[in-house]
Amino acid sequence: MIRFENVGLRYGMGPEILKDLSFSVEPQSFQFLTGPSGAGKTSLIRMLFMSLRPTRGLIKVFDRDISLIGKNELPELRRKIGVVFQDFRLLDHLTTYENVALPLRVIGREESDYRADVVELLKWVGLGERMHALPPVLSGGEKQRAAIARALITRPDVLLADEPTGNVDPPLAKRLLRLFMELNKLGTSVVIATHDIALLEQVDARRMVLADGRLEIFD
Ligand SMILES: Nc1ncnc2c1ncn2[C@@H]1O[C@H](COP(=O)(O)OP(=O)(O)OP(=O)(O)O)[C@@H](O)[C@H]1O
Repeated sequence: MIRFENVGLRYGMGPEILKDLSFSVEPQSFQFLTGPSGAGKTSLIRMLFMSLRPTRGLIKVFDRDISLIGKNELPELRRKIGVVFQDFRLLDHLTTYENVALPLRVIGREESDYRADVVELLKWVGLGERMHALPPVLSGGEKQRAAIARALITRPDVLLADEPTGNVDPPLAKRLLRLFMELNKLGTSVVIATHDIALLEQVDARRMVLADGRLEIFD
């Protein structure tokens, strides 16, 4: 589904922060990406989402070599990937409901068709009462849950989440993890970058550990 071969990354003239990464994200798989702060988790998530190009090596996403993909083709490919960024990236002029519904609107679905699904997901993540609020008045944890709901609503082929439980308390983190696992059961490959040990201990999933620029995988 996604394949990295000998991928290296450096920013500008700096040192290589990721070295010789070779791994695959298989269909329907579930994995945690972990490692100390600054190890390169966010950079790796950005490469998986094709928003950052490697400085060397090969990345294939849905069997396409990303170095050969034109900018005009990227949105279409990215539609199959749900992503939760650390800074949420919600649109401030749209309500929580509208933010979550946006990916469905973009693909031309009718509101009458998806409204109930969006409301149900918002309730599941505990935002039932906040669906008409604009992002600037949401708390950090609420924004995070809105970003998660937006990433899940299309049931993407791959879900990438960067510290998705960083702003919520342990019971809510557990609930969100359940949501990721449900999505995984429905067929989505899930990659969760986290250094939340409690979260890691709750699932016996594959672990991808970054340290000193290298990736070690524990299946
Ligand atoms: N745009 C950038 N320009 C230059 N250096 C960068 C840039 N983004 C990240 N870095 C550097 O690359 C390294 C990896 O950063 P990254 O954010 O990927 O790590 P991380 O594992 O996600 O960290 P954290 O857990 O603290 O979020 C760090 O040394 C960081 O300073």
